[in-house]
Amino acid sequence: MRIAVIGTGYVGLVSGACFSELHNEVICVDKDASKISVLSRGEIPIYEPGLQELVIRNMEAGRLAFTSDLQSAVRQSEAVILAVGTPSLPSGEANLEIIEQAAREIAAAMNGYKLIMVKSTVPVGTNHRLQALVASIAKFPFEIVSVPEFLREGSAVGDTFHPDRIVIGADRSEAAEIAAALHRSLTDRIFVTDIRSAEMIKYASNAFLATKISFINEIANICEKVGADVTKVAEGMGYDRRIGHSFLRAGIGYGGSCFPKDTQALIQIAGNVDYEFKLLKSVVDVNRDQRFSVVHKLRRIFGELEGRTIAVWGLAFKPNTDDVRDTPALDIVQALVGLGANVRACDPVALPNFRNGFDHERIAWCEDALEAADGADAVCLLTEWPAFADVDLQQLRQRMSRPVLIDGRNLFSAEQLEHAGFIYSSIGRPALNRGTAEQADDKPA
Ligand SMILES: NC(=O)C1=CN([C@@H]2O[C@H](COP(=O)(O)OP(=O)(O)OC[C@H]3O[C@@H](n4cnc5c(N)ncnc54)[C@H](O)[C@@H]3O)[C@@H](O)[C@H]2O)C=CC1
Ligand SMILES: O=C(O)[C@H]1O[C@H](OP(=O)(O)OP(=O)(O)OC[C@H]2O[C@@H](n3ccc(=O)[nH]c3=O)[C@H](O)[C@@H]2O)[C@H](O)[C@@H](O)[C@@H]1O
Repeated sequence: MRIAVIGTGYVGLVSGACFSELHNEVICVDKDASKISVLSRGEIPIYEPGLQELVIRNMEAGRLAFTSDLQSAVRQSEAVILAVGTPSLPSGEANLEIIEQAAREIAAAMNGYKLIMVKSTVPVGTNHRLQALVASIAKFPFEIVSVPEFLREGSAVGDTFHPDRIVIGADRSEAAEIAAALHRSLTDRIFVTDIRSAEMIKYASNAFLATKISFINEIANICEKVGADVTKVAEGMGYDRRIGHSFLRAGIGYGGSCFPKDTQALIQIAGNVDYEFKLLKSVVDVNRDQRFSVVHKLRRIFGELEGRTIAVWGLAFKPNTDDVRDTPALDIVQALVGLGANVRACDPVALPNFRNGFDHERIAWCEDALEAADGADAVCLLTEWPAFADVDLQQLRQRMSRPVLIDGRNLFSAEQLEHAGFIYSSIGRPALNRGTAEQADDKPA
């Protein structure tokens, strides 16, 4: 099939590469000409493991191309995948201007029947509104199906080739069948439903996963007070197949371009029909508070943070990505700077993106974990990059002023750190030695 993919963010780029690998002819379109010139050289503007090899292989095979000419891409294609952004408005509601504009451009470009597959995450009812919008412009028949995307950043390629399920929302079974045929070699689990239910499945899935995270974070906070270990609690819970192990890692909460945006949008979707989504509002509140747990732990040890030097390990919202959209690290670094601390920050790939969004004279940008730890009173680990787990603890201790490590992602074990002479605090796990200001000051490295 000949496919035009509109938008080369994570979803557009990974879908385009995947469908070309499945021997379709794909043209990816972006209105950002600089992105297109980077992509046309076989370079990838985002850090996503495995994506560059996939893109280059399919470009070389002549199945994948990039352009900023939407009209010609749509004209050459039978199907169009819409994968542009749907960011939040200040109210939390999804901003649909970008997708509506893209739909208008597709409608104006049409030269015959097109199947439009919408992968962007859109509020319930949006696909029907897009249908009316395209119909008001297009001179040719078309159909819109909702095909929500469930990939995760950092494992986007694997998730796309091995999806848990494909959801297709369609008004007509013939349109659903064309979309299903395109995905059939990826999985047998293709769930076809109506458009509104498909739109809701996407929001409900993200909201449910966010709920699991806030739930386990609250359990972690209670574990700290009652002397239980949340990693053991989550493991023990997860053996119940009705609960499962996934998304029960306690930490500093969720971030990224989707959970924060989509939970807010679902609260608004409910609010628009006079329903107060109380549970999800609490999930969001818990997540906001959880980000500051590492700051509270530092203050419990040091009291005031003014003049203290804090190393921050990890700026991306999760490992294996350079995405810093709504990363917990931003709130935490801003809080530390606001409290008068000097910050020494590092991240294996996300530092330039983070620094573009926030800089301050009291932040030193460092090459790696040990450089960030130089002369620090404490290390705060915010992203569980595997490289951080491999740091030599004796070298680390020697380079720090005080051997304090606050582990916001439970990457290390208390035994390991305390054996190496650290005052160690993690999320929801008992510390053998909680540490106080005096101990930290008495215990220079
Ligand atoms: N990032 C992720 O991991 C996932 C995102 N989603 C959803 O997918 C959608 C896209 O998200 P991302 O891939 O992160 O996108 P993004 O926001 O990073 O990129 C979208 C791209 O679309 C381009 N664009 C906008 N209007 C255009 C137009 N009229 N013509 C051509 N190009 C245009 C922009 O220049 C931009 O490069 C959102 O609705 C998001 O919620 C869903 C699942 C996973
Ligand atoms: O709609 C989207 O964009 C995507 O949002 C998430 O994917 P993503 O945000 O890329 O990454 P996740 O692995 O879900 O992690 C999200 C956040 O939750 C945090 N998290 C995750 C799992 C966990 O147990 N604990 C936890 O704190 C991560 O650190 C990260 O900050 C969903 O997992 C995808 O299915 C969905 O397609």
